[in-house]
Amino acid sequence: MTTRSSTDATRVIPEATVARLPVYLRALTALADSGIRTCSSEDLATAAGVNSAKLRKDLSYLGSYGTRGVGYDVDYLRYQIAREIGVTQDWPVVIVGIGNLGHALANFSGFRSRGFRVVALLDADSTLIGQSVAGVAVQPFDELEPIVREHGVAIGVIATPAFAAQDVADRMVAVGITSILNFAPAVLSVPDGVDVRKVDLSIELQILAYHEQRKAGGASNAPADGGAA
Ligand SMILES: NC(=O)c1ccc[n+]([C@@H]2O[C@H](COP(=O)([O-])OP(=O)(O)OC[C@H]3O[C@@H](n4cnc5c(N)ncnc54)[C@H](O)[C@@H]3O)[C@@H](O)[C@H]2O)c1
Repeated sequence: MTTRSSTDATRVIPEATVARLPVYLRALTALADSGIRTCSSEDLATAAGVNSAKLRKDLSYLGSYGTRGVGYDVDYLRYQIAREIGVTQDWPVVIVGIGNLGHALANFSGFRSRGFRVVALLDADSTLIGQSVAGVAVQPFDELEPIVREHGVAIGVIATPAFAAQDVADRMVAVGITSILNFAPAVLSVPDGVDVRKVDLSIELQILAYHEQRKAGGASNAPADGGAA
């Protein structure tokens, strides 16, 4: 799958590269914070935890090749990547479902520092309405439409129980949200043109558990189907 670049509609960047750009951005920010002005592709690859050939290929999609013998200008590359991802602009975001996870997300300072401004916290539970979380008052979910219109919200976060997630997604799409970050353990169905990213920490843990089991020489080393790959 590919993603169309935001800065040049004719240029297409592979989805896997798009997924690594925020990692490069974070690594470059750490380098800049420690006063480093230029870096080699090897330095940046190490900081980002990828191999340097992959990094050079990824950056070539941005038209960024570095300077032979000097490497990459850290600030300029940060700017290029931030522009490509779209985080040089401010993105208003709404969070729906202000329970345990919604509270944690609302309190996460990393959104704002990366250009994501939480403009509204919405919940269906009337007992939560008016409560302040991270300085933002929880509002009724029914207010979604005017909030999206007022702030030009394109990105919505779902932190409701699984049973409510599809309905929340449908309402988001109906009012014009075109990107959804879904934390609920539910597979969402959305129309073409709407992007959904799913975050599931328990799946990540299960993948680690699988590798732990293999390290320990557990059952997954001996396929139950008689050895077929
Ligand atoms: N992806 C992850 O890694 C991860 C981690 C933790 C929890 N979760 C998931 O996140 C979700 C929230 O977990 P939690 O512990 O915060 O739950 P919670 O019960 O504390 O909070 C859920 C909130 O959603 C609200 N809600 C329910 N239906 C709604 C609707 N139709 N519209 C608007 N709001 C609605 C509830 O009133 C409640 O405040 C769950 O689906 C859980 O499985 C995912």
